[in-house]
Amino acid sequence: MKNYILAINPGSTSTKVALYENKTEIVKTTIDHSASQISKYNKIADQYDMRKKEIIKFLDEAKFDINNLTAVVGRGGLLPPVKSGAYKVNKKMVDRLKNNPVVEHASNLGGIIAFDIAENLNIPSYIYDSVAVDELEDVARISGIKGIERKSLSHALNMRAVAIKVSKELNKPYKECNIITAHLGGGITVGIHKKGKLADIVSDDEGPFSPERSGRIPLKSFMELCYKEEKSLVKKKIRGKGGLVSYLNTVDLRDVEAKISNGDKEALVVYEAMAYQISKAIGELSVVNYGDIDRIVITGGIAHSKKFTSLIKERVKFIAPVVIVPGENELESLAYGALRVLLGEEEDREYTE
Ligand SMILES: Nc1ncnc2c1ncn2[C@@H]1O[C@H](COP(=O)(O)OP(=O)(O)O)[C@@H](O)[C@H]1O
Ligand SMILES: CCCC(=O)OP(=O)(O)O
Repeated sequence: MKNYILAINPGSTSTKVALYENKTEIVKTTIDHSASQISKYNKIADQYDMRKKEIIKFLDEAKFDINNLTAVVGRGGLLPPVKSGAYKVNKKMVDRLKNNPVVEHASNLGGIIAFDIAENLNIPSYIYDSVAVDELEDVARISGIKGIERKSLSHALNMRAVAIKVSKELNKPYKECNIITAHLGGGITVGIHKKGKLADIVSDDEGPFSPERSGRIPLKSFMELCYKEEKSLVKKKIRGKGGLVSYLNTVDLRDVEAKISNGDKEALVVYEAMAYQISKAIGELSVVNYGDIDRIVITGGIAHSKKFTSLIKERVKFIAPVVIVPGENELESLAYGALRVLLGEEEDREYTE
């Protein structure tokens, strides 16, 4: 039986979208949204109509009759904590994502657009391995200030997909593996999968800086900054204008590597510091399972750089063998997840919050 699945992954400046016939990708694209197009909207959720139109245009251009779709799946957003796997999108979820998301984030649009397209066609829509997947152990939730709980907001979709892939290569069920994954993109999350559960994470809120995010910064200095500057500016400094871009004016690691080749000493130390901080996060998570780790996996766009991954590998290989899985397969992970549900191989959940 042919299942046609539309997978949607909204990012801050683009919407990645692909059409699958069962496991085969038929067509895929990245729709870029200019800064002027995006800046018209006060809230991320308000962009859904504009992005949906672009997706419909993409299907038209691919000469695909939308009425043939079997399901739509979107990258899941900033909901209250959810389990891993598939959730059917319902009105309650859409309302939460539109009107009261835990945090404003482009992925909130995934569920909203998927629902909107699917409802008109009377077919199901899903989110899969949302950024809000929360499998933290209780001990990992304590922050150090009563009333502030550590949150599990992460690149769960790609991290779980690569951890499952590596477990297959080990010929061991994911549920029996202990794997640390470092997703290195514009944002960074390092996570530990302990016997098939994302038991703890170190994200670019609390750990290493990333191309566009500050990561953990000294608390007292940060507190002073908060008193000195407006909230929106501080927010931009930690997400969007933090990390590599704050030091070197680029979010592109390839630019940084070019600067280093041209003898730029500051670029070199910042580059090494990013690898150093990522390695520290991996070390930190290795103790979650008392050092018993099957593999460390480095993934995301940055994992294309052998020069960069080597810096990390040298520091962490004493913990476990290091595997490099460059890039991310988020669209494929979304589509395959939805397909497993359609084929009855996996159950979807009902969102009730
Ligand atoms: N071949 C490469 N060598 C070094 N860095 C790369 C390469 N390809 C992509 N990157 C870097 O990966 C980062 C983006 O990763 P990506 O996973 O695409 O992030 P996102 O999906 O968050 O935009 C950028 O810093 C980019 O420069
Ligand atoms: C909110 C955690 C996931 C995340 O930061 O995703 P992006 O890097 O895609 O913004």
